[in-house]
Amino acid sequence: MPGKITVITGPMYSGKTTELLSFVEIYNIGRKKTKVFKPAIDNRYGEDIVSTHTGFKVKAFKVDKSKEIYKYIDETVSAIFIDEVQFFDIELIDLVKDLVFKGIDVYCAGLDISYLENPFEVTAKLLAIADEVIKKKAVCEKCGEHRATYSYKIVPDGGEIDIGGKEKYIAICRECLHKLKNGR
Ligand SMILES: Nc1ncnc2c1ncn2[C@@H]1O[C@H](COP(=O)(O)OP(=O)(O)O)[C@@H](O)[C@H]1O
Ligand SMILES: Cc1cn([C@H]2C[C@H](O)[C@@H](COP(=O)(O)O)O2)c(=O)[nH]c1=O
Ligand SMILES: [Zn+2]
Repeated sequence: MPGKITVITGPMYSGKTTELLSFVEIYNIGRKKTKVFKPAIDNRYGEDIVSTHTGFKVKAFKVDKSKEIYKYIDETVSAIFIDEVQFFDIELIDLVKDLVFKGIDVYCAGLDISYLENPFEVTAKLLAIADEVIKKKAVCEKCGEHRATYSYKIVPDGGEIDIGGKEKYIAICRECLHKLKNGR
């Protein structure tokens, strides 16, 4: 039987990694074999760890290229979990399709858009083929409402790909973003 593709998306701090790791726990409780992956570019929390902003951590395999994921997969693996998919190369799409066809459930978490409001291509393509999409919201750091769908950069531009956390980005709602952009 084929597996399923679940994509968890939204702005920074919306709980994407928390939700991803809660699915890992569900499989682990069921004694199903899981593997967690992250892109090598994300060096925030150490080499072989995926961590939430609250500090909950699990062991993960750090990969430079999507295809490296194959090295860690065998017929005993029930599900794989990939964090920060926006940083992967486009070949991740074919890999995900292939693994699902082989009966593995694939869970992906990642940003939908950059702070420049450009969609991240890999996330967009995964969303298009997903069986289930979970769109998360964060608390807007301007108005305090739980409706933030954007990540806003609060430091001078370090490029569209720029690893960081609260020192660089806040979560913001559409209305507050509009006000900020219009100097209000
Ligand atoms: N603006 C915010 N809105 C919601 N949660 C926030 C915010 N800032 C910090 N947090 C914390 O971040 C946690 C979510 O972290 P995480 O799952 O790593 O999010 P993501 O992977 O989407 O960046 C929340 O449980 C909360 O404790
Ligand atoms: C908006 C935005 C974010 N990034 C970086 C910053 C962080 O390292 C990750 C997102 O992490 P999270 O788990 O979703 O909090 O992405 C970036 O490089 N470019 C951006 O536009
Ligand atoms: Zn707001």
